[in-house]
Amino acid sequence: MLEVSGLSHTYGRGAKAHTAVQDLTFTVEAGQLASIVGPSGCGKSTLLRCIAGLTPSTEGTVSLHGDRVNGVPDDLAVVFQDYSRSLFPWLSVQKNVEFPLRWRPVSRAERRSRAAEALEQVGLSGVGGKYPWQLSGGMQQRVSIARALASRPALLLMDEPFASVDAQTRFELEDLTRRVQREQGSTILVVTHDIDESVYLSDRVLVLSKSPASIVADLPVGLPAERDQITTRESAEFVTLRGEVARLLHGDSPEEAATAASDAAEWDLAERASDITPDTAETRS
Ligand SMILES: Nc1ncnc2c1ncn2[C@@H]1O[C@H](COP(=O)(O)OP(=O)(O)OP(=O)(O)O)[C@@H](O)[C@H]1O
Repeated sequence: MLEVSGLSHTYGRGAKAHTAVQDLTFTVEAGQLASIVGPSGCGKSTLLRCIAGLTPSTEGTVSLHGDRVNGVPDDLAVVFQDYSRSLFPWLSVQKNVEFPLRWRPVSRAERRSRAAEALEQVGLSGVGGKYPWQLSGGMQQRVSIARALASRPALLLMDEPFASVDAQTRFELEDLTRRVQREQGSTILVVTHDIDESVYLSDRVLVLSKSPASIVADLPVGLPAERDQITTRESAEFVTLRGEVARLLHGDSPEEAATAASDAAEWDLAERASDITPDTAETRS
């Protein structure tokens, strides 16, 4: 679905040149939910902007189902972190969701029904007549997601989509994203700086280095498709992967990170098991 090949982007020229991403190569298969995690300022947003065709690459190519990306592709949508700047306050929620469809060969009736369907998918049926500023932050971000879904994109890019909402809403939106991805078979690429989120959300985590961003590791997430904010985050697989990503971001080599994370997870499980002895069980009761 998506092929990024030898991608580099340098801002400015000469003495002021700053390379934000360097020689990135990876692919994302159709129907996959991949996340990109990396240290602050490493070049995550630059990478996403290059994939979206918003920023031209200095070197390398981006292709979406085989076609080279030179501008924003029609079948691509982006959800940004800052919902308050991406929704139009003077348009109703329904009109905001319909907005991008105005440039598509879609009738007015079809625009309306697609927007209503997308709002229903994100749990916002019935709020189409309200204005964004009449909704909570979490609801506004749901509207942004509905707007992206209404255009039925082949690839959905999300740039720190849940960074501006509270922890509880963040969990709800993570589960919403996973549900939508499974229901629609969407291909989604999420940029986040949150290690736990990258593991919980994804089928696969791409870990980036410090600036200029290069790929340090490409980790498959072997968690079951059905995930739960409490039990999944307590599972050995989750704890191991979270530790591995944290160590990679800290600068450990992939081999060191994998070994140390699996040792730590085993130790953690043994600790938890030893905590539940007949004595402690009796004390607790
Ligand atoms: N328009 C620009 N002009 C010049 N430099 C830029 C521009 N946009 C970003 N940069 C620089 O490129 C580097 C990567 O920025 P980018 O926003 O892609 O990183 P990021 O990983 O998304 O950061 P964060 O995690 O803090 O959101 C930073 O050093 C930043 O200052």
